[in-house]
Amino acid sequence: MTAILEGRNIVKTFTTRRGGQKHEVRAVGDVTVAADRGEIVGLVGESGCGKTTFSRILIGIETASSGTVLHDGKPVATKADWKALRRDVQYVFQDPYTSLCPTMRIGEALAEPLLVHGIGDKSERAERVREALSLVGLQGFIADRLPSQLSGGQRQRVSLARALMIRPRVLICDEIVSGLDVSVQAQVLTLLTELQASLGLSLIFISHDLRVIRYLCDRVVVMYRGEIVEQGPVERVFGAPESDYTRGLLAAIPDHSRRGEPRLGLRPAGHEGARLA
Ligand SMILES: Nc1ncnc2c1ncn2[C@@H]1O[C@H](COP(=O)(O)OP(=O)(O)OP(=O)(O)O)[C@@H](O)[C@H]1O
Repeated sequence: MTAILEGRNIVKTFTTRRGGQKHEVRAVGDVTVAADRGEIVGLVGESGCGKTTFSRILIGIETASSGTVLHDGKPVATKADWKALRRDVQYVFQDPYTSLCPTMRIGEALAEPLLVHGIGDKSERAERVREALSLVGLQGFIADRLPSQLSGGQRQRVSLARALMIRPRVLICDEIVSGLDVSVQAQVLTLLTELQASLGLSLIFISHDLRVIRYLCDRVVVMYRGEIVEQGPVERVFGAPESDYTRGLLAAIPDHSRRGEPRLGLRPAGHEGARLA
């Protein structure tokens, strides 16, 4: 099967300046991840391991130092290719406060992607806004509200609705539940699984929380310091992890861990030796 979206051999190096000195940060080093139609792929790893940078490269928010993004198996090279990709792949950000304009009513925020892509007239757009709100379990009157008048869970539902406005085939979700209370997290995750199944979406789901990955994903990619240390079906990776780093991450889940065991700050096999830090 041809993957809908793939980042192949992606490398990203940032150059920063500190005290007049140039520093190179290799945020992503030769990472390949692909999502098939209807597949939910989890990207997991500690903060700073390169998950966000990799996923931003997939949608062209960030440019790779080397490597290729493929859309339906074809390299994304021209402006027109990127435009087609952005019509098909939408990004949902961690913090709906920053992704929703504070002065724009929800209805306008939802209609905006349709305007940008030149879809529908005014009444069609209003209809699509009503449909999208209902799809994410929100009532129509929410369209007249400002983001500040909604709860965190409602705002994240609006962000999902906004991402779905142009009917993409792929959603990239970057830590979308990490800012929410546990009970609200569960509601948003349930909604996401329902939407994924009913719309046949592919998801690339970024999280540092293995419990969320286990609940949601078909396949998981474990990253450490910009590289993939392990990947495979969720049951296999959780049931019989191959790398010490993954074993360490699993041990750090409260249910798995023994009292007094070190939590994160682990080193994977094949890097500086497999050991608990
Ligand atoms: N614009 C930038 N300039 C310089 N360094 C950057 C930039 N963006 C990211 N980095 C660095 O690249 C590395 C990977 O960061 P990235 O945000 O992709 O990781 P992450 O796994 O998504 O972490 P988090 O979960 O905290 O967002 C980090 O060392 C980070 O400091």
